[in-house]
Amino acid sequence: MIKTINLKKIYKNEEIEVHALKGINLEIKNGEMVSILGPSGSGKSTLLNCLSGIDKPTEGKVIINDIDITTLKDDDLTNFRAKNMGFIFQFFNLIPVLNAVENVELPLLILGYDEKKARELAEEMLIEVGLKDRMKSFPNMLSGGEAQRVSIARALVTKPKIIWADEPTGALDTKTGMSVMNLIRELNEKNNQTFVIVTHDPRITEYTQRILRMDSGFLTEYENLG
Ligand SMILES: Nc1ncnc2c1ncn2[C@@H]1O[C@H](COP(=O)(O)OP(=O)(O)OP(=O)(O)O)[C@@H](O)[C@H]1O
Repeated sequence: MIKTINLKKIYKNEEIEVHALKGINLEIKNGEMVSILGPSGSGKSTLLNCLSGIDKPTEGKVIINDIDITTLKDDDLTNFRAKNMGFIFQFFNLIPVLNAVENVELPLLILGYDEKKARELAEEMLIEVGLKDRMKSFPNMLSGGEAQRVSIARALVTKPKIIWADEPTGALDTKTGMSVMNLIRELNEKNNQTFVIVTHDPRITEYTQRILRMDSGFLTEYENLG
């Protein structure tokens, strides 16, 4: 379970204060696939960054499976994230000098898996996302849809409980974007992992079980858990 209590984020610089999150209370069940929808500047990325521990909220709690991650020390938080979370980004964030299988095995090597096991799991994961024939391709040789599949494989290879995705189809054409969303939904149904997807595109929400709608730092639409 992911839960926030009165989550607030204020960005301050010399001249202005931006109240990006104005007291967010939400719950997301394990295994759920939800979208966070809202216009540009409404606070979606800020919310995702606070939920995933990339950024610290100014006030409030983020509780993930009974742990308030806002109280963890940096090292413990890094560890917690590596073990429990995967990330999918709009522009894939693949490492250009590594080929597909090397990109996917990297998180496993960081977690201390031996090289043979890491390679085996990375290959299995690339097969699962339909890229059996692209194992040795470098990112600049891949289409946008293929690159996003590699980044999905990289996010999922450690079997994290939660996968955060920030505009995962934002850099893809409509057809490729929909096929990436179909893949994400398939993986969600198969592995019972939680997916939280930030988007400004209402079509993406059709793939998710629940919509959390943001506007001006508030959660304006929030269907309660059944
Ligand atoms: N590092 C920062 N410093 C100051 N203000 C920021 C910072 N990051 C975001 N903001 C402001 O906080 C508000 C929320 O931004 P955020 O990026 O969370 O919105 P968003 O809904 O994800 O937008 P988009 O869809 O355009 O990515 C905006 O007004 C933005 O200008």
